[in-house]
Amino acid sequence: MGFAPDDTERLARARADLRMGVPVVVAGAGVVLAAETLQPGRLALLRDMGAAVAITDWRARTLKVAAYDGDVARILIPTDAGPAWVQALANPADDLRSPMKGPLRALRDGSADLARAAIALCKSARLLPAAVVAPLDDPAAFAATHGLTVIDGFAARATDMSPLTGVVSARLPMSVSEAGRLHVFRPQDGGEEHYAVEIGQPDRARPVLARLHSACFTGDLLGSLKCDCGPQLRAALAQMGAEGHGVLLYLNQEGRGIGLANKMRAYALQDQGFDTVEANHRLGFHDDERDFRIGAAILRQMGFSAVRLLTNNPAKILRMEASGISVVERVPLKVGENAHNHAYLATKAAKSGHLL
Ligand SMILES: Nc1nc2c(ncn2[C@@H]2O[C@H](COP(=O)(O)OP(=O)(O)OP(=O)(O)O)[C@@H](O)[C@H]2O)c(=O)[nH]1
Ligand SMILES: [Zn+2]
Repeated sequence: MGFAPDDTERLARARADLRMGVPVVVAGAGVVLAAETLQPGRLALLRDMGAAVAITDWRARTLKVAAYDGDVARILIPTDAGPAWVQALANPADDLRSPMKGPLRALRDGSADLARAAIALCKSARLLPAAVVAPLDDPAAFAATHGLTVIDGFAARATDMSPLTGVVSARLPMSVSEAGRLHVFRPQDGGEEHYAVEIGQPDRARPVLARLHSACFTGDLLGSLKCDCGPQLRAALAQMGAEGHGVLLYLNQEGRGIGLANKMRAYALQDQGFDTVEANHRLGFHDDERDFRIGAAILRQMGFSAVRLLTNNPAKILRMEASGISVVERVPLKVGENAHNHAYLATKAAKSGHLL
């Protein structure tokens, strides 16, 4: 291991660059700018290089433009288009107010690999999944000239889970149990850390009462009535305290993995009448962008191999089993329903397989 950053480390730099509006070069392919953080000068430079806007098939469906590449679409940028034109393609906030964005010309020829790498990077940077992409004859020379981060396209598109390192744990007396302990786990790719709240001394040889809780800033901290996360967090910890042992994983996967800013965009779309699944799709995301392999990896690293899982979400059970964690029992966690989140919970049951 020399001083030079490896592929994973360069990806972490690239995420930060895109969040700042700095271009990133994909080796052997071209240059990428995140649509959400576009700056006029940099767009003009790329537009003259035959740039296109890369969006997901979900966003293409909303814009009623063909996704000839299947999972992504590449929309040619008109010579007079500025950042507002690109951002209107990426952000559905104004779709209803200004529905006509066309005519939009989707590219059919050439490779979509640069577009796929760009969208994967934007998603991992918790940005809208849309980017300006321009092919380059000599990406390495372009990057050297402009001092830009170069990433490997395969690494950017990879769906591998970053290995996690247990960084520290310490005793944490809590109202639900004085025998609390908090563990911090750090992914090697520089992404968000995740936590495990261990209550008591659960026997690693027996199934542990467990909860995979996805971070929800609005629900967990602010008492939001728009979801059931806060009551679920408190009920899960209370049950573990009452039983004397358990482990709650607090996974930093806000917004079903799209990040808080995009979740609030989804909330704004829900105020326009779309449901929680439609809102994710209009933003260009899948219904659920979370990677539950992370939860399974943390449980394994803590020495657990079987759980009694507090959840109403069968997908979590399937992913635990697929990742080598045996779910011996599903423990229902129906709490916190109210007039504000009834439709949200009903949509998750109707469209995402949740158990009422
Ligand atoms: N994108 C999006 N995310 C939401 C919305 N409402 C809540 N969330 C997120 O959904 C996740 C809910 O987490 P969980 O309650 O652990 O997941 P779940 O899939 O509902 O499964 P169980 O609660 O285990 O039954 C959190 O990351 C919230 O931030 C929404 O309207 N849109
Ligand atoms: Zn929530």
